[in-house]
Parts: sequence; structure tokens; C-alpha cells
Amino acid sequence: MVSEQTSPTVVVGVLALQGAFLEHMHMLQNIPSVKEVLAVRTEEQLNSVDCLIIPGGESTAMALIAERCNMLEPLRAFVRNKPTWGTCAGMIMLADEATGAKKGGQQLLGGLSICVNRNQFGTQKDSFETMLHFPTVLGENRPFHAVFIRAPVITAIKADDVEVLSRLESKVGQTDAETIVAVRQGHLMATAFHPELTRDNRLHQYFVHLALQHKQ
Ligand SMILES: NC(=O)CC[C@H](N)C(=O)O
Repeated sequence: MVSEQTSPTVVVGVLALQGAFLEHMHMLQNIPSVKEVLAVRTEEQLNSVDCLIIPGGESTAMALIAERCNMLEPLRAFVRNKPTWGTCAGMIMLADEATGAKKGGQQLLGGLSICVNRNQFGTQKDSFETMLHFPTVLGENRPFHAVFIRAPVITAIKADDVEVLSRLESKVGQTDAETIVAVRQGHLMATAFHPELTRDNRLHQYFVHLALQHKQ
């Protein structure tokens, strides 16, 4: 009998408590090694995925909903071991430290050894789009169209194994130290912008590739 060659696949979860989760789910549809895309709202759903995307939205609201749904601790345990990608508000959630947090502080998941400033570029009307280079991930000459909406920025890197994936090149009034907008630390990845709002799924493909590597 001829044995059937099956290529490895992953189940991707998208945290669906608040924010742009549907758009992420849509972006994952046509990636061949994605077996299934799940909206994650419960611990049980979280336990059935291989990796997780935490979308953009509003990190304070997302943290509050997670707390009320008893999801903070399960999420903290998940991100310690499993590939997780935080985009915009999701990046804030994954950071070990955030400045510009709401009065009285806000809950973070932590895990990524970075400090972020929550609303680096101002309010909704200060949103902008720009081309970003991801030399190690996408190649030198294949920039990514990035949409920044009330976006955070990485203000400090706190461990040697945090790899900077991309920096803002056209500075929008920030200092040199405040240009880091995408990082990876082992199984964790974070981007300050909304990659799900374009038609370009290359970063989604890259994350799925990380998840496949982690699973093997
Ligand atoms: N588009 C976004 O996800 C904005 C995030 C927002 N700055 C926050 O604090 O959560």
C-alpha cells in the first residue's frame, strides 16, 4: 500500500474577546498549512489551538474582558509555552511593561521582554500608513504596507534574545530610540500595527511557519 504523505498543519486561534479578530481569521483562510482557524473566547478553546493571535483593538478593554471571563491566567500560561503573536493592542498585552497605561494601571499578560508606550503616535486622527522593511523575515526588497491606528511603540528591549524585526524609517516626530515596531523573542512575536487590514498575508504566513516549527 502506498502511504499517504501528510504535511504538518496547525490549528490557529485568534483571541476573540474584543477588537479586529474577524479580519485576522479571514487572513488565515488561504494558508495551506493552517488546518483550522478558531475564535478563542474560553479556556477550553484556548487549549485546543497550537498558536494564538491577539488582535488590535483596545488593550484596556481587552484586559478587562479577559479578567471578567477568567481568561487572564489561562492566557498567561498559554503565552509562556505556545507561539503567540500580538498585534497593536495585542502587542501591549504581551509586553512585560507598558507606559501610558490607564490610571491605576492595567492588566498585561507579559512574556515579551519589552517595554511599550501605549499610544505613541496620538489619537485616532493621528493614524498613518507607511512601508516597513522586515529584512530577516520578508527579504530586503519586499516591504510591507503597515497601518498604524492609535499604535504603540517599543521603547525598550529588556533581553538579549529579543530580535528587532522592523523599525519605522520615516520618523513621525519620534526619537531614534522609539522606532521599533516589530520584534520576536523565541515563540513570541509582536507588531505595533494592523497587518490584518491589508491583503498581504506574508506576516501571517511567517507566524504560521513559526508555529509549525514549534510544533515539530
Ligand atoms: N489599534 C490598536 O490596537 C490601539 C491600541 C491602543 N493604543 C491600546 O492601548 O490598546
